[in-house]
Amino acid sequence: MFLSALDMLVPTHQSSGLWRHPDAEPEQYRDLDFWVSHARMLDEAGFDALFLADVAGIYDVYGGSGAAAIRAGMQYPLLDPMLLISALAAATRHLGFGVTANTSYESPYLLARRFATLDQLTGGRIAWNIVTGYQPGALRNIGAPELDHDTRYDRADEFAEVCYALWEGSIEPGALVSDAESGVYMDPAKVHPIEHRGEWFDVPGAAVSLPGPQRTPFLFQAGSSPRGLAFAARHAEALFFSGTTPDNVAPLVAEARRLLAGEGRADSELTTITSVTAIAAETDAAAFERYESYLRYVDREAALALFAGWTGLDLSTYGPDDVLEDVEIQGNRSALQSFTSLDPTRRWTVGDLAAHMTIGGRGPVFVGSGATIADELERWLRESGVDGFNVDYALRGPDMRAFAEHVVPVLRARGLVSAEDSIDDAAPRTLRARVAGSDLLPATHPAAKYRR
Ligand SMILES: Cc1cc2nc3c(=O)[nH]c(=O)nc-3n(C[C@H](O)[C@H](O)[C@H](O)COP(=O)(O)O)c2cc1C
Repeated sequence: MFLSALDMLVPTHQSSGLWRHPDAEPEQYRDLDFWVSHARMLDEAGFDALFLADVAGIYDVYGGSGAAAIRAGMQYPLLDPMLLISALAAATRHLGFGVTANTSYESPYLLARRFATLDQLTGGRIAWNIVTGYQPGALRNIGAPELDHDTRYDRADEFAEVCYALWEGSIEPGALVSDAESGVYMDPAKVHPIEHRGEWFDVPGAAVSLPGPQRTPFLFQAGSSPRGLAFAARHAEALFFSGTTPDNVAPLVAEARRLLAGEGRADSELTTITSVTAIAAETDAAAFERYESYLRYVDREAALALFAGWTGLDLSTYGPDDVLEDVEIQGNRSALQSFTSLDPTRRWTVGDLAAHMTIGGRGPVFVGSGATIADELERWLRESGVDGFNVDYALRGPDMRAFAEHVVPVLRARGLVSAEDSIDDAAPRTLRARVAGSDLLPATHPAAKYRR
């Protein structure tokens, strides 16, 4: 099964108020030594990837200002994850790195260059988490157009095509000659302008950076609105969900697989993953004791500020007994549907939402020994149909180390995490080879048509 660690370069990721816990180290998000040792720990434990989320704005919807989020360190302040990767790649051998980059804020030409550089420097262990953004404030700061939800995905489709042309078709694999005798380093006949003219982008020239071993980085995506799933079915190789129960996620998995087939892509070309938060310890009792200690520090207002920022709904104007409705929003539709249309058996109030969100955000929280948590993970695999998990934490260092120490060995003993991944001297592979068995995208992926 696929195992990634979900994180963000922030004092508080999804467990609000926990930075005040005595075992929290709220400054570690800006400490390079911490990240290096953390990445080594994940690598040695056998995680497939570290998934770094990113946004470009403050969560400023709650109460019409960013005050609640800023006060609580709720995904603020936030450092740029892309700048962390080279250091982590140098310290690890097998771990992949999923980095979020937003098609509404970036230039496809420059972003393609940065990912080509990272694919080179990581030996093909980089993934791009493609997002379209849900924060109008971020768009305004960048001077990017404020488009509606589905149009952002239309623009993202073209953004991705430009990147594919640059990675797959602009510099032919045989272009690097490096022949001292003839004096030819690169063969100019094998470097091609992409001559892209589109609705959103005009990119006439050739790529400036040599693509890495994967050419197109491994592709993550995590939007599960109908338009988000259509985008994923076309582009994604790993699709990330978040839902409160397996029943909540199962229809999304089934719909993604149906759309994938409609795109002419094989089932094996997509790995589906859902978010979980795990609080593990030697015994169930010890884990529950830690969980109880976490509950003393949670901050419901900060959790609501996060959800308000995701969806655009100002939850400060709601009472705790108000029921969440499936209204049309321009923000993060997956987040709202988890607590409305995907959970028809339950009517979530704002108070319920706040209680659920304070630890781990949208997904479930598993508390217990390695065996207890492994049982829950196995149940989710069976009932939701996902292929793996994105593991989140309440306290970054302690919970992720506890997962590696208590849960991974049980998963390995049950044959769910491959033993080979933990062997330090196994030959390094690209992330795509590790997950899908090949360095390059298959011929059925839309990027393949640019290949020469
Ligand atoms: C595990 C996970 C990680 C995500 N990370 C980010 C992120 O880093 N930045 C971002 O803007 N959106 C992130 N999202 C949100 C989605 O990618 C997507 O933008 C959101 O679900 C809205 O899309 P939708 O309306 O199509 O569902 C994440 C979602 C999930 C489930």
